[in-house]
Amino acid sequence: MYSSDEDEPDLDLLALLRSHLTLKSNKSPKVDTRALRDAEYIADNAIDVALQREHIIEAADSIWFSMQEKGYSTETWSEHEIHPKEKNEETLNFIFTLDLLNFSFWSELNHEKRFSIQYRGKKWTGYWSIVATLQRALDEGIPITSPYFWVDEQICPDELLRHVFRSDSEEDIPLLDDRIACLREAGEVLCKRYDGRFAHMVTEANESASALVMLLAENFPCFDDSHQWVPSGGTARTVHFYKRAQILVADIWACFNKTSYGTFNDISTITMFADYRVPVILHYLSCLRYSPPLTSHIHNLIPIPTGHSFEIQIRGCSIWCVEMIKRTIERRHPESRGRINSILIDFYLYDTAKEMEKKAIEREEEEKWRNVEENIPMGDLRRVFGGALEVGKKMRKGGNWEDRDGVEKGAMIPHHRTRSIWY
Ligand SMILES: Nc1nc2c(c(CN[C@H]3C=C[C@H](O)[C@@H]3O)cn2[C@@H]2O[C@H](COP(=O)(O)O)[C@@H](O)[C@H]2O)c(=O)[nH]1
Repeated sequence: MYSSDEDEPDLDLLALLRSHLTLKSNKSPKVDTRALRDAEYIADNAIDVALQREHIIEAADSIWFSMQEKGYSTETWSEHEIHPKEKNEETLNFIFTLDLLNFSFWSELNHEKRFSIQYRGKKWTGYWSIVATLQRALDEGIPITSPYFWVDEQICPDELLRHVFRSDSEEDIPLLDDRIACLREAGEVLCKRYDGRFAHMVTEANESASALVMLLAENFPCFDDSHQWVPSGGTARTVHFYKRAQILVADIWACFNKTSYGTFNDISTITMFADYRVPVILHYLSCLRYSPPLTSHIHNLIPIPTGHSFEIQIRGCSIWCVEMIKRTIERRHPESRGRINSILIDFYLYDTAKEMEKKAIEREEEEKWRNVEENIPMGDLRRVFGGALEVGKKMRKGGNWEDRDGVEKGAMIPHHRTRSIWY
């Protein structure tokens, strides 16, 4: 702080230090969603799910190379056929509504019979059925993305909502009453506290992805994806996954391509979205291994009640696994830094799972996919995951946990069956 003259302070240096310190103290405190910390805790204490370091390394390389090859980026989001193409406040409302309802599409029925929507000449199932439902309603002039509409039971009675969610197949949408309750609850909050405009909440978050996740969890009970978990031999602790809140922020970030409502200065704090689809891929890649009791539970398609320790371990370990994949990519491929995060890895894995499912259905192997998600054509998987697959194969032959799983070579474990509004 002193220049060459011992008594004379270096005023330039002092000014620089002061401005640096002032800037620092003016920064708004960082918000921590706790999702990542809780995931690490779960991974450290889980007894039914384990991460496999060597396979994570293989998967990291494959995923990174494959993403590069495909030019996978935030722009991929809008390229999906029925995702919105415009970028305005109405689009933001669309995404809010979408992620309010983005849960539990799985069915025990086959592709023909399960809940589906016919839209623009195609049949949409799973996540895409909810996108199609909203698009279809808007085309019909129903303001399904408006909070003022959701709260007005005169103009928006349950009957009308049942019409909005009507099925084009044998099965109705799962958890319809819960979906209606989510719309009504969110409408109340937005109309009372935010002038009916979700955009105001986004502004309040001040370009912080974590702050927006916490605003969602604190304002809307139906976004507060927190659970009690008692690790084996330990004491109860509340763990947070915030799957729908985080995927909502991620969808905004990707749809608006990091600009406008999609500008966030801490997007890397968002974790993987702990659902029932991505863990299947992580398990297939041998990045995750399941204990014999959990494997047999899943193979026998036995439902897992929401909040059960099996479910918490699958979700927490999936989040930590994707975090490990991300860190491995950053370490092994320094050029990826600032270009990769858990959102992009998650989206990539989800999209890949859907691509594989589509091919399996096209090959009329859907029955197999649905029941045990087995026999996905090896060519497809090899192209997508390259090296990781070879290692997975060796593992399965090698005879440790995979053998105890009873998972046959090239087979996929089914998704776990938990019915809830959380994912
Ligand atoms: N982890 C993760 N889970 C995701 C998604 C998405 C859709 N995201 C779109 C947006 C950008 C991406 O590029 C995707 O195009 C839905 N889900 C969850 O999956 C389940 C439904 O599965 P299925 O029945 O097979 O469609 C259900 O829990 C649903 O909430 C994702 O991205 N990541």
